[in-house]
Amino acid sequence: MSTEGTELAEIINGKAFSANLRAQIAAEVAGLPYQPGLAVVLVGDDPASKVYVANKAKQTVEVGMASFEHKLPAETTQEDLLALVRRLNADPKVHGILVQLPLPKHLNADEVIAAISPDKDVDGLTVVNAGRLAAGLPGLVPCTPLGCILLLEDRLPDMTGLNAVVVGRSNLVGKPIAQLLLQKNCTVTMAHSRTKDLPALCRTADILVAAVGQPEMVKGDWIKPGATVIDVGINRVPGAVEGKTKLVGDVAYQEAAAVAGLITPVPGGVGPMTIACLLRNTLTAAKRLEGR
Ligand SMILES: NC(=O)C1=CN([C@@H]2O[C@H](COP(=O)(O)OP(=O)(O)OC[C@H]3O[C@@H](n4cnc5c(N)ncnc54)[C@H](OP(=O)(O)O)[C@@H]3O)[C@@H](O)[C@H]2O)C=CC1
Ligand SMILES: Nc1nc(=O)c2c([nH]1)NC[C@@H]1CN(c3ccc(C(=O)N[C@@H](CCC(=O)O)C(=O)O)cc3)C=[N+]21
Repeated sequence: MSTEGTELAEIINGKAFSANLRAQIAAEVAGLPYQPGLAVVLVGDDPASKVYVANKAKQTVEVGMASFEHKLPAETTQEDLLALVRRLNADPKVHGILVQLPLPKHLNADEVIAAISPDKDVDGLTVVNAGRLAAGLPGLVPCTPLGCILLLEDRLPDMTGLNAVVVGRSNLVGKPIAQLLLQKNCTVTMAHSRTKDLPALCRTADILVAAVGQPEMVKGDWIKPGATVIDVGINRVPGAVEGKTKLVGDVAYQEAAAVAGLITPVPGGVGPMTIACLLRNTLTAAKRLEGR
């Protein structure tokens, strides 16, 4: 039980929102004269990655798309991985390519990402798609940031002039979220591990996005009363029962929910949106590739 008082915040239900989004995608896929295909590449046997890849494959098939899973051994060489990416680039049945990160240490992820055709880059990680996003041009936007902005748009249809603080500056999450919030006319501040007085900065945020990978780092007294809190973190920590783990975000949820106006839970918040947006990006890529 929480000792932090009553939960005041309204919960943003990413699970329900993503189910709705997937239903819309399935309806659109059913009307296409071709079947969109998503290829997911997993190198090594990290148990957490395996679960994500299995979930992705299941949901891909559920919306009527083709799922191609490529599981490679941990000792795969850079050359073999690059050769697979090039094969997928050339395969007309494949409209989206996702290489699960992180890769084993002996592999060069930057070089692998650079080999993905920007037209099939459903993670939005290539320099071309990152550049399009920064320039405000149409392209493929990283799935987690896209999921966050869809949840925000639904609750805050006009974000003009709101102060947004994004904690975390990775290419996959923090940077693209900041770009999208800027497009929504927020005043955006990006924070990271070198930021001075992070709690005080966070207290200025009308919209606070936590994408740091530190379990429950953002405390209740870092949050402006009534603010909207988006918790991107997925951290596995020891659970109440010995030997079992549980999932927590980057925000101390109970404390934060007593202060915030709107908040995403973990699990059931941003996570399910990521997969739904991966399918949405695959549909977007397929329509562009087939429309030529
Ligand atoms: N829900 C979902 O679908 C997804 C969730 N995630 C989760 O989101 C989180 C972030 O992922 P990702 O961006 O890939 O992680 P990275 O490790 O790539 O980046 C973490 C960022 O957080 C910053 N940071 C780390 N510690 C602190 C600190 N103590 N104070 C302030 N800033 C800090 C780092 O700063 P610096 O740059 O200075 O080092 C860095 O910019 C993780 O928990 C990950 O599991 C990721 C992808 C999808
Ligand atoms: N190239 C690449 N792109 C990614 O987008 C990418 C990646 N690599 N590597 C790993 C991270 C992590 N990630 C998640 C996806 C879904 C959930 C998700 O569905 N979460 C559920 C619960 C999951 C559970 O219970 O384990 C939830 O939050 O409710 C979480 C995390 C994508 N990532």
